[in-house]
Amino acid sequence: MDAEADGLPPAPPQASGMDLAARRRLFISQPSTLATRRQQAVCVRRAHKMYGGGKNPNIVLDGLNMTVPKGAIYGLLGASGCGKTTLLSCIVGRRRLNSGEIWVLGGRPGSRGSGVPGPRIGYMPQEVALYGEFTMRETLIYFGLIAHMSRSDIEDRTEFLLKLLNMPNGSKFVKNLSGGQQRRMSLAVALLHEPELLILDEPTVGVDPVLRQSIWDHLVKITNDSHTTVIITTHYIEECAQAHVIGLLRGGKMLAEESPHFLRQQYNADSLEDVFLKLSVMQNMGKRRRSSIAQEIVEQVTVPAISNPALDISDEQHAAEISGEFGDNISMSSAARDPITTTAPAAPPLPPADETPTSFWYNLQVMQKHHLHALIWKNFLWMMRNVGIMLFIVGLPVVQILLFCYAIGHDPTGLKIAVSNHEMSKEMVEEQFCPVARGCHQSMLSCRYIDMLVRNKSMVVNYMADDEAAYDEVRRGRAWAALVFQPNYTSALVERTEMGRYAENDTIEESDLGIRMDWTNQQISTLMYRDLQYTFLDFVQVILAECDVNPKIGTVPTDFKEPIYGYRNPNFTDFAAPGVILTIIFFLSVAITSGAMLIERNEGMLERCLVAGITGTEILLSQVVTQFTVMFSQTSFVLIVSFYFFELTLVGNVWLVVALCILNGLCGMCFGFVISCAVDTERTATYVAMGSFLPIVMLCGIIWPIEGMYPLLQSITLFLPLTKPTESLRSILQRGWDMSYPTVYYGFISISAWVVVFLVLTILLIKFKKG
Ligand SMILES: Nc1ncnc2c1ncn2[C@@H]1O[C@H](COP(=O)(O)OP(=O)(O)OP(=O)(O)O)[C@@H](O)[C@H]1O
Repeated sequence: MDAEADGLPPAPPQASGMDLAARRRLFISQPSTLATRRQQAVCVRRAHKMYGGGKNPNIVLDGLNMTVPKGAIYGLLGASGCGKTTLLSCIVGRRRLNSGEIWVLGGRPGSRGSGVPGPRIGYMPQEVALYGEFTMRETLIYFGLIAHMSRSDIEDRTEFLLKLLNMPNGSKFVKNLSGGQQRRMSLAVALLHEPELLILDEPTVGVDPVLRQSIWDHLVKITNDSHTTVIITTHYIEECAQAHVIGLLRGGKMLAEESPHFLRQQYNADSLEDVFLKLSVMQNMGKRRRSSIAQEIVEQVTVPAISNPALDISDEQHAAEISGEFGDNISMSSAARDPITTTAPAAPPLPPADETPTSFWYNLQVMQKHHLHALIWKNFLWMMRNVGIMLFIVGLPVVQILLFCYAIGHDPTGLKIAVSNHEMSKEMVEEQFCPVARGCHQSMLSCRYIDMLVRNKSMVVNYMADDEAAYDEVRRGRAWAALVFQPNYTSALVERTEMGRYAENDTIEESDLGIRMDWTNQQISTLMYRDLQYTFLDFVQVILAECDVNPKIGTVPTDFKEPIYGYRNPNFTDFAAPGVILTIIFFLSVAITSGAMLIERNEGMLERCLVAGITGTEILLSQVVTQFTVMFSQTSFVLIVSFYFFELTLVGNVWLVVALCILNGLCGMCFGFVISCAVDTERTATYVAMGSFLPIVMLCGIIWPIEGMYPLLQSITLFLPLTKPTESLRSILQRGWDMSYPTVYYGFISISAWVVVFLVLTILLIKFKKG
């Protein structure tokens, strides 16, 4: 026996084997429903939103429906933490629902051409979200420019709003305003451009009752006069009595969405607090089951009249939906005040919202001139207001390069040696006097050699009574080396030179200068070793020359001719300078940009600007423009100090040096953007910047040649941002190479690639980072 014959309803489509595509078509919203949704100022359907995931998700919105008719004041009420701010940020397009549908002013938030986020909305977030360093007027100018208002309009509105909100003189700095005044200032920003939809998150906190009333009067006036729609959240439930509609939000659902007057009547309550209490108790007891509620509503509910004529829609086709928690199947004409139950089957889950365009090129196309103008104006104003910080930022690299040039790479001087010279008499040792004979004299040659050490290498000599005393000086850390000359050192040395291969072994032994050193300090001991050797060669050559013998006899038989590149006596400063210059520019750029973006984010300004229609790409570009000027000044100062004042080696083209340094600064800026977008606090940003500093300095061949690194590191280091540019800069500075050399252009290619990588990462983070 079949179901119909049995008087049973027909089998559901699933049961009849309907294919998936056909079933899905059922879920597509019908045009008439869509049209009515789009007529509302805001329409939210089956909104689900949760934070976190896994086993313990925090479900904030749980199938919530909300309808805000155009021209109404909608009071959104709910306990702290119930999800009001989350709902508002989904409405303004700053957060996305996990599922469900939102229509704002006829479009989907964030979709092309919807104007949301954008100037159609005025948003006052819960936090103050204003720049403390700006005056009230400057704040309003900034947001007026973002909204593309003319200067005269901005001025007129500024006068009006300051008066309306009873604010002090507009030239006062925001940071000097009281907490309540700052919130009023924040409200003024939202009201400034007379948006179609005002979203105010607790605008009356900290405002005295008289002013609170005048704010409400103004809201009522703008909804009447210009059909502005207002959504307002507040903790003062009773002040919502003045709203046209209130929505009571609890447990992720709307408990009710009606006029305050109707709610009080319906629940036989003296106050809205009572209504909320009753509804909450009922929700807790689970009495309000969906079916019974629907029944109850169909029987009893009549939609209250909304005083605003804009809401008075008499035509069925334009009927406003006031849905409460009941979805689309219950729709009421506010004019007829009769409930109309649609005959459509229970609405299925809604299809996913339209994808919003997120590509880089889309963002570039939609960049607006007036946004960039406002942002760049604001960035420079911020710099002017923080002159101390800016001077510090620009001056810091100069100090750093000065420190480098003065502190690094110079040969140590005043190194102490202890000498036990058996050619000297006891008196000579006591008087610390070693007689030096000049010319072709072969007497007391030990004194002559030591004299050269003192004069040419600035060594400090201490003559000791015997060998052990000299060694003891080294053991006690009072000298770096102990030198021992045998009693007949001079004659043995002369004999060794003259006899050559026929010299006796004893003669050779006696002519040796015995040296014991403290080798613990690699730099000092290497330099001392070098100086003792080189000075000896010089000493022999001088004597040979004075005795009319070819000085070459006294040298090692190698002939170091004129260098192809560099100088005979290379110094560490020239080796380290390219890397150090690039590191200073890179990391200061990281610091300034990560700081600038984080200030913006942490003061809540970023959120506010994004809701005003500014895109992440515009913010990024404006920061690139402003921070570039800072970085350019830093780079210029560093180069001037290094090459003009300290005359570090610069053989190649100076413009190549400038170009590479600026590209490197740009790369640092972009890395700073990545950090500021990836982390949430300045402290974490500092850790990341510091954490990346040392590896880059150690691995990029700045302080030690890459050829000396562990083989695996050698391959890794090639992919780091400063490795190739350092090699490139070194070759330009010291070899004078140009762009025809691969070493040079690899540096440019590498740094440019990093700029692109960091920029793309930043844009992706701005676009997709949660929260
Ligand atoms: N970014 C976030 N990540 C994780 N959880 C969040 C986030 N933002 C909000 N929440 C959580 O979502 C819930 C709702 O927060 P929301 O700020 O929307 O509440 P609210 O009703 O505006 O509260 P209040 O009136 O105190 O401002 C809270 O439990 C909160 O802890």
